[in-house]
Amino acid sequence: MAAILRAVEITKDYGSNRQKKVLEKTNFMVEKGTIHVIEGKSGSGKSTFLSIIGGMEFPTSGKVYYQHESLYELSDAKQSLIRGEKFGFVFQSFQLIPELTVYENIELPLKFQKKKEFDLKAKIKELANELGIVHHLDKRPSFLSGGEQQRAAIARALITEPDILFADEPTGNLDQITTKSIVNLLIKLNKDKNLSLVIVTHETNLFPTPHYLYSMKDGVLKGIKSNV
Ligand SMILES: Nc1ncnc2c1ncn2[C@@H]1O[C@H](COP(=O)(O)OP(=O)(O)OP(=O)(O)O)[C@@H](O)[C@H]1O
Repeated sequence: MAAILRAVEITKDYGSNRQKKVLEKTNFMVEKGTIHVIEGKSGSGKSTFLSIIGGMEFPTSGKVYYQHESLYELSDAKQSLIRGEKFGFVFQSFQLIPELTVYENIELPLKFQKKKEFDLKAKIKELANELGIVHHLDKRPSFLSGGEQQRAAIARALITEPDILFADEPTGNLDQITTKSIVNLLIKLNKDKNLSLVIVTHETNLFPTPHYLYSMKDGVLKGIKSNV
């Protein structure tokens, strides 16, 4: 299977003298339709790594390739296009815009696209229906439960039909039962849409059988299991 995303020898240092070493020569690869779970303790470098492979933060050295193109060597416009259309992002804190309705939140990424959707309303309704939030489209996010808000955030991330969904502690603010339903939803989306998932979490065994399981320890990523 061909890789759609590849990270080669990624290092990240912070500080004026680069004294804080966060990532050390990290390699990683995502093929279409695979689930990757990165576990690790707080401060081990998981979010930093996700930001780098998601095109949001420059590495100190190393390269990230999306479909054979070196992401950080592309023009800013091309990088934004890939981030906005080919990648989707989900965070622990949902990051929905409180003043907008759920419908408007989901619609938002499309407003930055040049390509106009033929039947936007139907598309948003269909996705919301698939994600179990169709009856909440006219509400503001604060009227929804945590799990429903995360579903809305997932819908917003998927409306551009990305290749890869990056999720940083997607269940970190949810109780056990809701966590399970979000995990099951992500697994279903992977199966139904052949969506690639890269999930970072401090929880162990969050996903029963990801295709690839890794552990991040002191900025070093170690593959611990492969189920492909
Ligand atoms: N902008 C920054 N400047 C300096 N140090 C930073 C910066 N961003 C992150 N760090 C440091 O890098 C290390 C890794 O942080 P990171 O957020 O990637 O870890 P994490 O594994 O995602 O942790 P958590 O699970 O708590 O989110 C931490 O020690 C953090 O303090």
